[in-house]
Amino acid sequence: MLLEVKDIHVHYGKIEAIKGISVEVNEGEIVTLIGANGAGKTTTLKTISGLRPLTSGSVIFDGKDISKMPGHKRVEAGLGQAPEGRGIFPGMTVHDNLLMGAYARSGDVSAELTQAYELFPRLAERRTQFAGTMSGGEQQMLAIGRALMAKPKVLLLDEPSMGLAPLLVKQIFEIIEEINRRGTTVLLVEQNAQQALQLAHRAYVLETGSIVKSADASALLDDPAVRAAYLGGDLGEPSPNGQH
Ligand SMILES: Nc1ncnc2c1ncn2[C@@H]1O[C@H](COP(=O)(O)OP(=O)(O)OP(=O)(O)O)[C@@H](O)[C@H]1O
Repeated sequence: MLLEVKDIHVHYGKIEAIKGISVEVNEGEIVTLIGANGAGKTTTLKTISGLRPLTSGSVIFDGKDISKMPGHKRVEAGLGQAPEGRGIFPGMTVHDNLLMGAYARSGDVSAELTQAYELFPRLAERRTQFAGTMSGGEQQMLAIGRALMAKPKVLLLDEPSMGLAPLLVKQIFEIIEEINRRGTTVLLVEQNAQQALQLAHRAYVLETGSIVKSADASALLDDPAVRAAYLGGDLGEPSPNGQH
């Protein structure tokens, strides 16, 4: 197993936001955490990436307990992060933003740059543009491209579909699938449960800081309770055979 979150509890002051969550991510998988606003998806991801301390439990990555490791060390260890709200550097060009993503690496990064521009041709067209002047979708692409510059073993994605038009969401999800096909394991936090479940291999459903369900993503797509709560009730067709 590449990433294992074991019974983590996380507090904001006295409020327990995460009440004993365990998540497993195997090499090569796309795993998604879905759930309503405030369920604790972002907090779980931030705890994995080192942006929130845990009260108890542990995070094991690549065989090592990283629960107390600072965030930047986790990036160096291979946990790539594209945070919610993008987190790009608005006053820097697209190209420089991508280079910043490789800050922890020494040596030649031209192969990663080529890959980022190949995955996101839009970024290649805009390489000299200031990142802050780009559209939301382009900034999301840049955040993912920048995370890939560090050659992560696992890519942590926090709501990549947030605020994007449906066509752009589709594009971003296709690129995430391609990134996974090229060998990167993905842990995806999403409110867009339908799209996330179609993309992922396995999924966990969060409610008020706990996991209430975990299963193959295709099984959850067909689960009446999940459909009623997260997929807008009856969406007509059940999932096609094999989501990939
Ligand atoms: N900085 C904070 N201070 C206090 N409470 C917080 C803070 N951030 C999150 N919380 C609380 O922790 C709980 C989990 O929030 P979290 O953002 O992880 O949920 P989420 O599932 O990612 O929701 P969203 O989709 O809205 O981001 C919520 O009850 C939220 O109000």
